[in-house]
Amino acid sequence: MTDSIKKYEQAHLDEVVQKIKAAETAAAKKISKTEKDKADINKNFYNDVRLNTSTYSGMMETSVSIRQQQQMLEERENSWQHATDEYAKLKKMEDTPYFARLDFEESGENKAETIYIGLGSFTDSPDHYLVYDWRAPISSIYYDSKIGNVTYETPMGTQSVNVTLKRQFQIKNSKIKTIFDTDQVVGDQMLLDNLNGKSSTKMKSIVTTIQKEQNQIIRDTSSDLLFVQGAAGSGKTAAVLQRIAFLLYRYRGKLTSSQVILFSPNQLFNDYINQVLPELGEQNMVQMTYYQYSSIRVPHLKVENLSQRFLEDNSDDTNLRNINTLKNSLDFFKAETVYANHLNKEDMRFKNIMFNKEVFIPKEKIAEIYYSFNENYNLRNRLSATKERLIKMLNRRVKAEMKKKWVEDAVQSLSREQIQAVQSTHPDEFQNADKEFDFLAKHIVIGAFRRVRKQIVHARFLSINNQFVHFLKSLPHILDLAKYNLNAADWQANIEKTVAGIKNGAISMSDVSAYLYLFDKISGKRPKTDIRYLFIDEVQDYTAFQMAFLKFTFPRARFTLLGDLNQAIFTHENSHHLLKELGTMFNPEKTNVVQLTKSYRSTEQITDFTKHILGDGEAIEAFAREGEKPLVEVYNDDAAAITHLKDKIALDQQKHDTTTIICKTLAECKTLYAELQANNIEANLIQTENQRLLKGTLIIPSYLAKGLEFDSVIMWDASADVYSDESDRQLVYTICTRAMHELTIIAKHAVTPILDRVPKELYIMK
Ligand SMILES: Nc1ncnc2c1ncn2[C@@H]1O[C@H](COP(=O)(O)OP(=O)(O)OP(=O)(O)O)[C@@H](O)[C@H]1O
Repeated sequence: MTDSIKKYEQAHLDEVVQKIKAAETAAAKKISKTEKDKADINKNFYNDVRLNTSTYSGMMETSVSIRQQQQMLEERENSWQHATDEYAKLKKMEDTPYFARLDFEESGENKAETIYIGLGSFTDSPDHYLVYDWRAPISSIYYDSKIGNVTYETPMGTQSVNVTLKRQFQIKNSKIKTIFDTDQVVGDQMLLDNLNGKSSTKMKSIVTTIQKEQNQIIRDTSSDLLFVQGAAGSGKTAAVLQRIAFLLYRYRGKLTSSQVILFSPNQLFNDYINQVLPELGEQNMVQMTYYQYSSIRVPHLKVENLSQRFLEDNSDDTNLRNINTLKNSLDFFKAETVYANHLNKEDMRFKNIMFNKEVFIPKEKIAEIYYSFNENYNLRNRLSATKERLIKMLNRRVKAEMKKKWVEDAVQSLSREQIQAVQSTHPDEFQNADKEFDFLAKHIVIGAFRRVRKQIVHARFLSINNQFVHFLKSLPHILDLAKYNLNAADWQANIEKTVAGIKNGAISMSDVSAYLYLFDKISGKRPKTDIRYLFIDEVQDYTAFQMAFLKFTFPRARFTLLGDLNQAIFTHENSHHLLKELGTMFNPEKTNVVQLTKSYRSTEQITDFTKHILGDGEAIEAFAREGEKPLVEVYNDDAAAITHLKDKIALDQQKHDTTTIICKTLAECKTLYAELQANNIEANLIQTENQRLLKGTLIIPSYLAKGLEFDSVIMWDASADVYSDESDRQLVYTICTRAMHELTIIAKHAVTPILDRVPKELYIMK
């Protein structure tokens, strides 16, 4: 890049920064002015308000005048907020106002235009843009196209332009560090610079180097289902966060962050990504794990956590695996829907409504009422009609109850103050003592019936536990168990296990969705129609049942699902059916399946190694970033393995790399942690997803490392007897693909046969 260009661009940058600073000064003035106005209004409140409460019109006037003062305060408050936000935005911009420049001519016009692109837009007068937001329609050229004639989409339709220059900048503290002119889509040099950086406990924004295929995901506005299948490290998570920011910008005024929900694989991951969006200037959306979502909804039951689920899914019990395959399937969801619909005719389970430890309305009576409505009723209005009838029954019972002995006793024991308080609610004098007694008795009965009323209003007479068990028992009549290699006895045994669990206040992950779905169906819970966009990261670990349930719960949401079918550590091979099953849930014309094959996280050497762990046919392309070949080390005794581990950690520390040791299970992590402590090696053990990712050496179980990345990864105890089975292949792949710069695999006696597929020249064996 010639000096004159650099000089020219720095002068332009200086000019923009100057204008940003001028805007900052204006915003700061506005902030102090509105602050002063607010203080004045508060100070003069009682001087300015005309207080007159002696006449009706005086009171009206007073209230109007108070309202006016309040409105003035609110207006100042809004302007203050606006100016403060503006000021914060400008402050952020001042450091790095933009990262790219585009020169182009609009078709048919001979006028050359130059625009600069940054994290947000900046104008010095209305419609005079000094910087365009990266999400503006015109900015997509920067991500999508090379030099020459290109088209881009706008809300008004397709536009064409002739691009004559694409320039990228690296700017820090308002100074240009580097400039690249590129005829490429997004120059590799800038990407390489970004990827060479060290890992951090927080994910970074990729705005400046979004790749063309990622941009298509980010800017998709037409699909109901956008399914992104992407290799490990291909930027699925990074792209989806940019997509959220894009959608909030594109539909600003119509879409707010509270209408967006992101399901993430675990809470550690939530913590990892929570700085990406604020960095983009967006408020965070609702973000949770499926476990959190289901746990909140069944506070009386403890839902199986990640660690328990991992152990169960990886157990050798084929019967249990078959049961889970069935419970996780779309067939099971459909069977439950059939079952729920049939409850419109019969088999609804009820509990007695109790009062003072006695049956007040027997369950048989409730059933009679419930089924007295004609067949046009659905479960929701059948339930509300039943509630209405029960409330009427309750009201009719007040008179009869007033005659009971306990009521007489209660009236007798009322204190003088209590009697006076009740009487004061009666407008006239009582005609006689009987009338007075009736009034007090009625008051007492209605008070006591409040508990019954609550049981009715909250539908506590439904018996979700019994109903769920009844559904499980009915299943063999709805669905052919043999299709899942199960027989009636297997199924019965599993029902008993579920019942025992619920009695102990626990429920498995595979049962909880079915339990909630049935509950929602029978209680007629309204779906959540306010959520417009739903995102799921690591969707390969979701079951078809969960997906169908989410679709039922969020019927108006557009779904963006990201995953890697090769990293299914819970659903294993079944994950490959997920896409097929999803295909039946969404309109195929509004479904877009995008594949990302280029992996950005790891060095070329690591990506070449990891892709061979999978089948040969996997189309995974490495990004050309050089590093060492992965190391595979096999030791015959534990002490030697630990000594080597110690050396490796020390070496990484010298290079300022963070080392993360990934073991298969939590139990193995704990054993290793104890051994490291005994050898005076400092490390942080991540045991649960509620912890934070700390700097320094980490030890983490495989299922919690999902979605994360680290400078140097050590796969600990990759021995043949720990990863013995074909079913561990996806897990090994997931672990190894967490490494950005270095990968070391340590085994005892013999390394897992899962690595047999990897050509010897792709790693160093020690
Ligand atoms: N366009 C890009 N520019 C800069 N960095 C990128 C880009 N795309 C991806 N990356 C980086 O590559 C790494 C992997 O990205 P990300 O975690 O989004 O991948 P993923 O597909 O979700 O991976 P996994 O499925 O393994 O969890 C991150 O460090 C991300 O910042």
